[in-house]
Amino acid sequence: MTIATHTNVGQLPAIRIQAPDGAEATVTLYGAHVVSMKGADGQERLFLSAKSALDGRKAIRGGVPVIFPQFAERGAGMRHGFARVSTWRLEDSGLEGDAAWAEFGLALGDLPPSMADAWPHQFMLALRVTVRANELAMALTVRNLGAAPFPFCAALHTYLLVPDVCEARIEGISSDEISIIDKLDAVYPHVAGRALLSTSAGTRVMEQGGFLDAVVWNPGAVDAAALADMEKDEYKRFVCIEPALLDPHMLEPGKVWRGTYRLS
Ligand SMILES: O=P(O)(O)OC[C@H]1O[C@@H](O)[C@H](O)[C@@H](O)[C@@H]1O
Repeated sequence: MTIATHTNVGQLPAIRIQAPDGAEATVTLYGAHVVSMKGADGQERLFLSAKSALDGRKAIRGGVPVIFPQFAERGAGMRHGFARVSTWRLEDSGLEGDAAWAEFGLALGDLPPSMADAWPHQFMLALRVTVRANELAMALTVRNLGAAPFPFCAALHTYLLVPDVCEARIEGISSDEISIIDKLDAVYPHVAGRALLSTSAGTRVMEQGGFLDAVVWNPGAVDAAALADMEKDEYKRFVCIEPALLDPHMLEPGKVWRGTYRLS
């Protein structure tokens, strides 16, 4: 069986990863961005805006943007970092038991000069995306191949598809259950690592390791109206629950940091 096949999403080259049980994920090389994940039950797990740019000129609105090396505007670099707007390489793919995986890579030498000059650290990123049954797993590793330490932040900015954001309930991130009345943009430091999202469509379980923090975001009606790449009512159909490493992590030469995430 072919595990990884080449396809296109809009104008973007992409890889479709298929497990023998029918679970599949589609990942654009632009951003190593998971834009779709369907479980073996055929149900889509991720939101993707109908108005998202899919031509490599702007970050994709939906799916799982990889945030690195800066979160949002917490730094002098690009908003949410360059990883989500860079073109990654497909490194390898395969089967591990009943799970299909593909690994994507990005290093300093892959960046255009303007980006590389702005963040000239000898880094190497690997993102491994694995699907099986009703499960999506992602592992992000950051390597320092240079001679000097560098600081970074990272997140997997997951847009979870929901029938109606008003009815979503999130447990395990804060001591109180989180619900979204209107807009929510909140940071939760030092989370326990396992959270639940309940809606009328069922309960999703999210587990994270290495990512110490979590961010929950939904723009609400007013902020969504200001987003050029989102339809008027689309904000009702997702909630972002993002495993994140928000305090800059100093990575010493030769060292590796690893963050993991599992959605089931
Ligand atoms: O529009 P962007 O750059 O994709 O960011 C979306 C949102 O991402 C969230 O992670 C931030 O907490 C929000 O503040 C931000 O608005």
